[in-house]
Amino acid sequence: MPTSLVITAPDGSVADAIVYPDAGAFVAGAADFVAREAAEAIARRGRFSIALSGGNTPKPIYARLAAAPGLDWGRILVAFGDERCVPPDDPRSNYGMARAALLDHVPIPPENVLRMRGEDPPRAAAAAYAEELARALGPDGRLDLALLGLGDNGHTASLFPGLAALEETERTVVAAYVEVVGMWRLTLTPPAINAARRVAFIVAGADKAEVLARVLQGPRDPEVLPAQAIRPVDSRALWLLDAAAAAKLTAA
Ligand SMILES: O=C1O[C@H](COP(=O)(O)O)[C@@H](O)[C@H](O)[C@H]1O
Repeated sequence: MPTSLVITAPDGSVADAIVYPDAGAFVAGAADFVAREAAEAIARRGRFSIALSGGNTPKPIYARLAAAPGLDWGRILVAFGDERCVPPDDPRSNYGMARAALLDHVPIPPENVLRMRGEDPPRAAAAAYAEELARALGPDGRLDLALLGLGDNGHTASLFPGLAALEETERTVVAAYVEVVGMWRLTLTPPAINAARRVAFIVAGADKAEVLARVLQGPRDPEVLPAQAIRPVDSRALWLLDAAAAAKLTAA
């Protein structure tokens, strides 16, 4: 059975967490969560917009989501939280991963998939994506769900420690050269993510336990731990965790 937690950081900010007992339950729980959010948004507003996270954690979740029954993919808009500046068929591409695990297996109209163009000059690609996203999201410009990961250095999306993107207040998408990974990245900015109706992190594995405890229960320093820059404007962030990742959280 999953366990629900309410986590209060030292600065008083509050987040919700659901801890699944093992990796299988985590994958099933996260996929069910996304499917439920989609069905609810479609019932309420006629469509569902999501920014997908990249990396390795989401792969099995996307594969499971691809098999979720009853989702109206014609009413789902898929965007991305970040992209590596590589062509879409490069093994490092977040779009490529999402396509292989999810998008190639569901009846989503191609025009409902907003890909960050990692193969284009980074700054131009970021500006073009900001326009495309704004057009697709319409007047309120809000995603229904921003799905995020957590790197073992505290990064989320491609908001890495020390990046100027962490201070961004206007733009929704930026390009940044990230020294630690030696490449350009495109990323949604904190204001774009925080405006989402729902923000959910998916974090699994013992190698994330220490950083997770620092992000959720340590002193606030988003320059060092960019995931702490994520403070949804009108909801509490939800953290979907497996027991291994949650192992260093301390009980309230
Ligand atoms: O580089 C990235 O890493 C983070 C974390 O990935 P994970 O596989 O450790 O969960 C991911 O959220 C981001 O989208 C990706 O580009």
